[in-house]
This record gives sequence, structure tokens and C-alpha cells, in this order.
Amino acid sequence: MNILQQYGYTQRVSAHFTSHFPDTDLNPARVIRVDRGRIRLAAEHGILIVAAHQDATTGDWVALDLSEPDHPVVVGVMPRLTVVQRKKAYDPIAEPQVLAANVDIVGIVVPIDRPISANRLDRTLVAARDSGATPLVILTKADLSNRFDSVVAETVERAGSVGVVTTSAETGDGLDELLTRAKPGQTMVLLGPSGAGKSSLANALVGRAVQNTGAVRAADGRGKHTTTARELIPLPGGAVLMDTPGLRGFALWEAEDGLDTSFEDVENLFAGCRFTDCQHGPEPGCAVQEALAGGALEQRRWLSYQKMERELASLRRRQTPTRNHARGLNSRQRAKEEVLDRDYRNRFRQP
Ligand SMILES: Nc1nc2c(ncn2[C@@H]2O[C@H](COP(=O)(O)OP(=O)(O)OP(=O)(O)O)[C@@H](O)[C@H]2O)c(=O)[nH]1
Ligand SMILES: [Zn+2]
Repeated sequence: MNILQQYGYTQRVSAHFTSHFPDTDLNPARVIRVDRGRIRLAAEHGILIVAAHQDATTGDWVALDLSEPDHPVVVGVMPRLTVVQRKKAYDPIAEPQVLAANVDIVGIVVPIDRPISANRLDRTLVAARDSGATPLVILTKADLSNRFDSVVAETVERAGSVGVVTTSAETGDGLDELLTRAKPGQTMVLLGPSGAGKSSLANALVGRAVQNTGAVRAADGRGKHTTTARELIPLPGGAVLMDTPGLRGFALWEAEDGLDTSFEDVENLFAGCRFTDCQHGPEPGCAVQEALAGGALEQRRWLSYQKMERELASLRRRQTPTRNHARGLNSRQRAKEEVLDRDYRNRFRQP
């Protein structure tokens, strides 16, 4: 395997590259990491550091002009095969921010040493599906499974048809299975909250200390950010790991968590509606309609709110049957669950 292949250069990528850059003088290279003003590239003959290109992000395939050997230059970026992006809190107009390019597997890291955040998991599953890559839920710290025994079952339920692998960086359990899920040439990114064990997993997968792992602050179970730049790391077996602190630590998550509060102004209006079960349509005394008419609430913002509600509702509908089934609820219990599900926003507020 040459260096390019270690970083995911497959027949498929090669075909895309030559169709997009027919000029045979241009060479394929992959962005390993982006630093201020410079990017690190994997090219056929080795690792290069070149001047940054405004459109190139980690994981991108770029066209390299090597005609001046001392001054290799990135002259173009191949259209991305997949894109993991942050959508700004359901603002339909804002440009999404690209977080990772050309990822095949989005590994959603869920630590089992703390209670699950259902909201976070749901939203990350949606973002992962949107990316065009295959989502894979990775449970970490399996050796600590005695702490919260519901986490595994609940994660499996919420994951639905998405695969779940249970791992421990400590004991090595599940690492081989995870490596077989990532085929040679595939790129896998790890997403998850701080302290979830992503760096430890990366270390264990690579089999050597590639990232500094930091001790979790004991008091709140949260980690400190120990990795400073996202980068690609070749794995034994031919797959590539993308370790992305910016993305994994807060980017997607912050947007998601922000949702709970970002529509606070809208939700505060509901208390002013005449009927407690107001659908905020044509019924009399609707505070939302009044706010819209009076200009206190922007139409666009109300549409964004409704869009988010619909997306969450459909997610919930898809999940409910499996979840109830898995929990072996009888029909009366199910009916009760349906009522609870209707009030999904309250559900999401549960810790
Ligand atoms: N017992 C046990 N502890 C683990 C395991 N994996 C990680 N940890 C511990 O969990 C803490 C956080 O692990 P990290 O790998 O730094 O977590 P991270 O997700 O990379 O965190 P950030 O860099 O903040 O995003 C560390 O104290 C690790 O030692 C595991 O499999 N078992
Ligand atoms: Zn209303």
C-alpha cells in the first residue's frame, strides 16, 4: 500500500478524481489536517505541508500541482462524496458548515458510564443519516457497564436499524469487530461528547498513542478537550480514522443542545394562548397568531420552529413501535406511552 492508499485512495476515489481533474499533470492528495494557514497532505510519495486552500477541509481530495517540486500547490478540491455538516438550529436560510468531508462511516460514540442523552443521540443519528455516510453507534467503556445498566438497552432501541458495536478501550473488547465494520479504504469519523472515550478508542484502534488522552474531571464526569486538531489516522486493516475534536466535542452537539433553548421565545408564547391545548392555528385567543400578526414573532422563525417539531415528531413515530415492542409493553401501557410521546418535548427535557 502506498501512502495515498493508506489514507483511503480507492478505485472509486480514483475514478472520481480523474473525471473531475482530467489534466494528467495533476496529482491526487488527501487533506490529513488543516492548521492555520497550512494543510498537511497525504500524497503518493509522502506527507506534504502546503499553503492552505480556502475550500479544502479535512478529508477532502485535492488536486496537487507538483510542477515546481519545491512549491507544491493545491489547485482544486474534488467534489465531496459525503459531507457531515452542522445545520444552524433549523434555520432554513443559513449555509450549513462543513465539518468533515468524504466520510463513509459516522461513528456515534455513546459512553456507558453515564446516563444516556436521548435528545443528543436522536439528533446525531439524523445528522449522520443526512451526511450520506453510514451511521454506526459505538458504545464505549464496556468494562464500566455495571454503572448504568439501562444505557445499552436504551441505545440499541433508539438506534433502530443502525448497527451498534460495544467496545472497551480498557480491555480491548469489541475493537476487532469495530475494525471489521470499517472496510479497507473507508473513512470513519468519531462523534461524541467530551469524555466519551473517543481518543482512548482511537489509541486502542491504532495500537499506539496517537492522541493524548486526558483524565476526566472526577466531579462532573466531563472530559477536557485533549486533542487540538482533527486529522486522519490510518488504521490497521486499511480503514482511516478521522479524529475531529472540533466536530466531535461541541460543534454538532452544541447546535443540538442549543435547540432546547433557542426557541424559548416561541415556546414562552404558548402560555399566553387561551386554550391549553391550542394548536396555534385559527382558534381564538392564540398568542402565537397574535404575535405573528403584531410582528413580535417573525414568520420565518415560526416556520423554523414548526419544521423542527415535525422532524422530531416523525423521528418519534419511527421509533415508538420498536421501542415499545422491545420493552414488551401491553396495549394499555402502549397507549400511555403514545400520550407521553405526543409530548415529546417534555420527554426531551428529561435528563
Ligand atoms: N474504564 C474505561 N475508561 C475509559 C475507556 N475509554 C476511555 N476511558 C476514560 O474516559 C476518559 C475520557 O476518555 P477520552 O478518550 O479522553 O475521551 P474523549 O472522548 O476523547 O474526550 P475529548 O478529548 O474531551 O473529546 C479518560 O479518563 C479515559 O481513561 C474504557 O474503555 N474504559
Ligand atoms: Zn396558540
